[in-house]
Amino acid sequence: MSITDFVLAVEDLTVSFDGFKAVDKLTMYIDKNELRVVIGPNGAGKTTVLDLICGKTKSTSGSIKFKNQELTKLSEHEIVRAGVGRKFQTPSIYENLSVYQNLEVSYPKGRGVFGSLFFKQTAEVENRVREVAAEILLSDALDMEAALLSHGQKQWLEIGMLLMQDPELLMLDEPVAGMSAKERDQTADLLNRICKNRSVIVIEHDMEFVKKIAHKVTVLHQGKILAEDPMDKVQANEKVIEVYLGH
Ligand SMILES: Nc1ncnc2c1ncn2[C@@H]1O[C@H](COP(=O)(O)OP(=O)(O)OP(=O)(O)O)[C@@H](O)[C@H]1O
Repeated sequence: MSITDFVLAVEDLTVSFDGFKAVDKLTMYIDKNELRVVIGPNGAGKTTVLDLICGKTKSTSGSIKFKNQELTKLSEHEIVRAGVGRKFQTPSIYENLSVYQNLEVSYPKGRGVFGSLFFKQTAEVENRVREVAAEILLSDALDMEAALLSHGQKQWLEIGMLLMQDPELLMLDEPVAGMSAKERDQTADLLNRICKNRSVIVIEHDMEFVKKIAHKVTVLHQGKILAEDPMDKVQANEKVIEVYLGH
């Protein structure tokens, strides 16, 4: 494929598990600063697509280019370092550490131009922790033990831990599951803010939430794209209503 301006270019991506194609010749392009939502019925292949992009699952064929770099050949670790962050459904925060410490340990080691000047590094990390804490609405909870946060705040903290790495592509699997209505609204605002500086892919079932955040929606069905359009068009699509929205 030729060089493109897309942050992510997925082409003809297929993975088969014992002959069953969970993702079947999928082609999808994500723009810079785009917030894309992926929806579809259970088993459509949504989580598998994120697993393939972050290297957790290896593709059978096809290509995944992130800023024109082929990801299918890289390890999970190398993909993180290339600038792809992934949040799973269950938060993996350190419950017995403070919010501050959770963010601090997520700062990438060996980054920055401070060389061996330890105090400079400390200041750089502290600035970043405070910046991220403000983004995730936890500025007032920096000293709190993470275990004491609400369910929603724990989800935000995990998003914050990913933001510490400043990924250019952030992928979130059902970020508002189990959240209160107010937390959902706050999460929508949060995602609308953070996609100003990066691309975001969200898997979500909550259509009210999807409406608030999606630039475009990709509907997956049996490992293939059934529709890819802005939300209002997707909601009026007969095929989408039949396999998903009508249920
Ligand atoms: N490692 C694996 N081995 C075998 N089958 C798998 C594997 N991972 C996923 N599958 C199958 O691939 C299909 C797609 O699963 P996937 O979890 O991606 O769907 P999903 O769209 O995320 O569904 P849900 O909304 O329920 O999370 C399912 O039939 C699943 O059982």
